Amino acid sequence: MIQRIAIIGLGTMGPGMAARLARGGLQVTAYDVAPAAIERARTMLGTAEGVLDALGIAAAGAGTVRFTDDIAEAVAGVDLVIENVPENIAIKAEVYRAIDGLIASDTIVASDTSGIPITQLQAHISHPERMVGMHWSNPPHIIPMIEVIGGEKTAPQIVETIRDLIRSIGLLPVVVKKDVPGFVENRVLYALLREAVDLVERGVIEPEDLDTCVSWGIGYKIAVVGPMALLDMAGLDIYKSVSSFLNADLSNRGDVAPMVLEKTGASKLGIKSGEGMFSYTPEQTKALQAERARKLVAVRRILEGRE
Ligand SMILES: NC(=O)c1ccc[n+]([C@@H]2O[C@H](COP(=O)([O-])OP(=O)(O)OC[C@H]3O[C@@H](n4cnc5c(N)ncnc54)[C@H](O)[C@@H]3O)[C@@H](O)[C@H]2O)c1
Ligand SMILES: Cc1ncc(C=O)c(C(=O)O)c1O
Repeated sequence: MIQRIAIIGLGTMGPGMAARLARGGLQVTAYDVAPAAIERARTMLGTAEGVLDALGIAAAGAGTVRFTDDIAEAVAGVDLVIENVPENIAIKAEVYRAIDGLIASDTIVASDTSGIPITQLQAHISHPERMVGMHWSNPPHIIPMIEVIGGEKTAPQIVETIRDLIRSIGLLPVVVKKDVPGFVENRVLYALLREAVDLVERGVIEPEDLDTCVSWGIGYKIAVVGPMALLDMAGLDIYKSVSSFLNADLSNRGDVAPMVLEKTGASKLGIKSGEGMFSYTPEQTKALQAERARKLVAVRRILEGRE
């Protein structure tokens, strides 16, 4: 049974994950290579705990989060390590090498990778049968769905253990049956994002209007009626007719869009740098994050039938 968990990497995702796991009664140690990230994570943890309170998620037992700047201390005696460092195989492999001699051979090692196949990652760890994908969605303390992915060498029992852990703390595991790049959530999201970026880049629509169209036309609906159910709601005959002429016209670019390369090349990364598709002052960012958390909490409570 999993009781003690180490989170390695405390950037965008780590603090919210730590807060949610602790709320589920688990003992969490949290480590980052950057001292500034640990300090930021302490504040983010408090914010995430406030959101969990607003969601009405009661503490299941005496879960804790302990921060440390010592990786050996972070992973000592844990049942599960969740690797949560940047989406780069070399950086992830360095973490696996660093923990390999510090953990027992049956300690489960999960990666929160957004889409690097687990089969590729498990080439960098001894005992690859205990490595598994555990892909959370951002913000991780609010979104309940977590994908679980086994690689070629993952023992089926490990996939089941992680699925059961997620379920046991009241979250929603989805087991992905094949280790395809991007798994399922990001394959669907990136198909949408590729088309959205293309439409803005070609001047078909302004960025603000694209968001209004997708959020109110598709997003609002899709939270209640998933894509497979939507096909039935629209009618498969309609889908057949529209897709017969539209599919061939959709973006099928295999590289990164020039607009994205231009912005990232100019360090316009979005909220984290103050500018991306839109601009953000620090005050606006704070207000926006609070507003988004409030709305996501309200929507989730309704979707769960709690209001
Ligand atoms: N951002 C998202 O929306 C999102 C959602 C789901 C999954 N993910 C995935 O989760 C992982 C982390 O993403 P993120 O957005 O939190 O990244 P991030 O860049 O915000 O944070 C990564 C953290 O890892 C730390 N780090 C780097 N090297 C390290 C090392 N050797 N040891 C310990 N810490 C180290 C960095 O200091 C940083 O604080 C990635 O694989 C990403 O693809 C991201
Ligand atoms: C753009 C983008 N890319 C990856 C992920 C998750 O892996 C997310 C998300 O969780 O929201 C995302 O928005």
